[in-house]
Amino acid sequence: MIPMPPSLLPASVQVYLVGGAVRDALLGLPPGDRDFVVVGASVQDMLSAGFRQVGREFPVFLHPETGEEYALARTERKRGLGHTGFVVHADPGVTLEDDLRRRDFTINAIAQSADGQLIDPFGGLHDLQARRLRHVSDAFVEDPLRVLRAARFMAQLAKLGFTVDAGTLTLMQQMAASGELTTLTPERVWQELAKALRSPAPSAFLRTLRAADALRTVLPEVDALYGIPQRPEYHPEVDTGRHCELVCDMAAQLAPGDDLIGYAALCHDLGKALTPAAELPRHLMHEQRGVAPVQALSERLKTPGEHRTLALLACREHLNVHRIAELRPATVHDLINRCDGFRKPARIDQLATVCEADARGRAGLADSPYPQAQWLRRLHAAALSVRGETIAAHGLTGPAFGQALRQARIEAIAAARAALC
Ligand SMILES: Nc1ccn([C@@H]2O[C@H](COP(=O)(O)OP(=O)(O)OP(=O)(O)O)[C@@H](O)[C@H]2O)c(=O)n1
Ligand SMILES: [Mg+2]
Repeated sequence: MIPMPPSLLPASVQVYLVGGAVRDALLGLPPGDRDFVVVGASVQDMLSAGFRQVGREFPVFLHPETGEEYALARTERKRGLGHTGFVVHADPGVTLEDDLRRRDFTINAIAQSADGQLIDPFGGLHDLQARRLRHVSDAFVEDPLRVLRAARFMAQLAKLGFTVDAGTLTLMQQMAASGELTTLTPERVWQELAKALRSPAPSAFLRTLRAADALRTVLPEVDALYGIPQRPEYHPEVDTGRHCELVCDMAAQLAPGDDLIGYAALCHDLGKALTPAAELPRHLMHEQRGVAPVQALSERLKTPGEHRTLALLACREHLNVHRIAELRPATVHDLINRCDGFRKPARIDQLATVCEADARGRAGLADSPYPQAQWLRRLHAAALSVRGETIAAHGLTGPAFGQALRQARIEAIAAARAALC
């Protein structure tokens, strides 16, 4: 049983833990946010007990001490298009079962009472055991965000053996075909994508959306990679979409929970979808061709600036990193500089990780060594160790100072490179 906080509410009111906290505890996963449902209380009861109302459309409150979310049991009816077009009904007569019925998946519709009993009217425990993501009722289709949530839960749970129930997938396909996914705001799409990228199997997010025929609406630039061949000598998986999946999963393995690395991994090869058919399966210039789709995707989703920047760098520079052993010290210096790696040292470490995910995100090559990552980090460290003060001490200023600093850094890279060979 998950311990419950003491109730501040009258004895006639019941408080239940619901949703992700119950699901994750039953799966043995680390606890996240806790969400509570309150049955038999009015808005006034909540305010009198010191809760603070936060929901504009929904009767949601924050606990005065813990800050955790408490929502009055409610029903919802679809009113208009999109994710927010609902009429909400909450009064002390709404039952726990009514509230659980409006929820997305059976594994999210299990409640725990204050004394530790599980209330499971829709077979969520059975579906947890069967490792099945299944909708609670046909009202599932009323919220298009649920297509993305299904895909995101698969990213989080696929490694535990979860699959999407066939009937649920059919509903997801209908929702995608209805065009309603286009009503989702960029913020919601990004939120679910970022959660998927922080999960153990981001590839399951892409595969689930593709199975629902939703990927071409949600991430058209990524969808376009499927069916594009690569040279089998370099890419035994051949299909570029498959490569993208493998790279995202490898990024999740190398940098668990890091959506910055994950997003750059997702974007690094978007240019391959734009290779002229006559040139396939070669992809000359895909680093340059990738810039436009990476920019378009990042702007549409309104990703954080840091995500866009790293994704663009990974897109442009990944081939340079792969062949770092062949680059002259001055070229390595300029690569680091293009990444702003002297002012933002973390960039280089991140780029090295994305490039390693790219190399090892190929069929059968997951365990192959990638010494280039260590090279890049070592050469960067050597260049960083050059002290500007020593150069300034020689009386140099302005462009002469810049020239001397660049030269000293190139020499440091050359020395470190010689030590690595
Ligand atoms: N579009 C949505 C959003 C939420 N819920 C319900 O509200 C609960 C809480 O939502 P949220 O915190 O977004 O998801 P969790 O399942 O708790 O997952 P997470 O671990 O990401 O918090 C869900 O479990 C689900 O019962 C839903 O049915 N439909
Ligand atoms: Mg939650």
